[in-house]
Amino acid sequence: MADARRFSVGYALAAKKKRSFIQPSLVNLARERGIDLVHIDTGRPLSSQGPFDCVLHKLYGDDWKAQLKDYAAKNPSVPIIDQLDAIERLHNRISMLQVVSELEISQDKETFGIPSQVVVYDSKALSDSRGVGALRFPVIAKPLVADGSAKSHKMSLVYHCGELLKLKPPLVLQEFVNHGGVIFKVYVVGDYVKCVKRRSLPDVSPETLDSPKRSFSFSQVSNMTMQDKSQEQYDLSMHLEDAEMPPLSFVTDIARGLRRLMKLHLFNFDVIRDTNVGNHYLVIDINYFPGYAKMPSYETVLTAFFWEFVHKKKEDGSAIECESKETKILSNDHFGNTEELKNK
Ligand SMILES: O=P(O)(O)O[C@@H]1[C@@H](OP(=O)(O)O)[C@H](OP(=O)(O)O)[C@H](O)[C@H](OP(=O)(O)O)[C@H]1OP(=O)(O)O
Ligand SMILES: Nc1ncnc2c1ncn2[C@@H]1O[C@H](COP(=O)(O)OP(=O)(O)O)[C@@H](O)[C@H]1O
Ligand SMILES: [Mg+2]
Ligand SMILES: [Mg+2]
Repeated sequence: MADARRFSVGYALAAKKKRSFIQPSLVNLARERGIDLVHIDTGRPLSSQGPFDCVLHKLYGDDWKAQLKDYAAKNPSVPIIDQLDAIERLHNRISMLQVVSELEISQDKETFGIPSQVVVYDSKALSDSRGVGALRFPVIAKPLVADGSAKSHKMSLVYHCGELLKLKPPLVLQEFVNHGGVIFKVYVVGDYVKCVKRRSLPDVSPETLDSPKRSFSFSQVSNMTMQDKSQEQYDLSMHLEDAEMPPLSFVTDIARGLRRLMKLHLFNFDVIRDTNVGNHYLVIDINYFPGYAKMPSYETVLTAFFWEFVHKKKEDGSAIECESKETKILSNDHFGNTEELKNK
């Protein structure tokens, strides 16, 4: 029988995020299932808004943090998706990947890890070969801070150590791993896990390393929109369509492990497959509350997640911990089909 009680999910998102995520298709589906998605006005005190059954947020900055802390103290029974300190681990590209090394998952046919990397805090260290000596070139230089700014996505692929002097710390130098130009993005929404393919940087050959071109900069390559024709050509030359997906059970184990250790419900991670090894995968990036609208059936998945969240709260009357007591209500397969399952 339909549940007559309505639930309110307050969301605090940047204007760009609101435009991409709060689509009419999501709002309408959630509404049909008794969930109202309500905009939080960050210009007014959060505590004066609501009432909410849960709060969803992705905002950077101290003002928002203070507002949320005040709200949480005054409304301990309202769950916040997700906790600030858990999200903050992902704002630093070193602490972000440390958690991958802490995963305890039996590695059988497929293995995983992170690329070799060093953190560089000042320019002096860039001229000191002891600091970067252990790394093999090419390397990718990534800003240490991942705070959602355009700057935090600006990377350089560096072929020769002399080029490092041009870079501005603090940054992470990470070994570039040839991976056939295809990246796997694994989206996590609570218990739900979905892996999709995206284009990435092409492999670097030994000849390229000897070329006069010594480095180049790029930004958000997997989201890059090229002219339609060149995009198609690029995808064809990279065999994006043919690229074999990693086993779903393998990425799901990593996703579940990360979720438990990070205490986060909403994130994705980028994985590449080392072409030299074949069955070795590297996690290179973890993002809080990524672009879910690009995920197949995102409306169904997110609505089911909100539904479960607010109903769990209703049952025991308290804020929810990360671990779900119920079985998952959604399952997915390799081809993007979402299937609703009954709670066992
Ligand atoms: O904008 P979108 O849809 O491309 O989503 C971005 C994500 O793309 P993805 O879903 O992984 O393809 C993107 O992922 P990548 O870092 O590009 O792997 C980030 O999560 C980005 O957030 P922020 O700039 O780091 O705060 C996300 O940006 P916001 O939507 O949160 O601004
Ligand atoms: N170690 C690596 N080896 C090969 N390619 C990489 C590596 N790290 C990043 N990349 C490429 O650079 C892109 C951006 O790096 P990423 O760490 O995901 O930063 P962002 O947070 O901006 O997405 C990736 O999507 C991938 O194409
Ligand atoms: Mg990424
Ligand atoms: Mg990222």
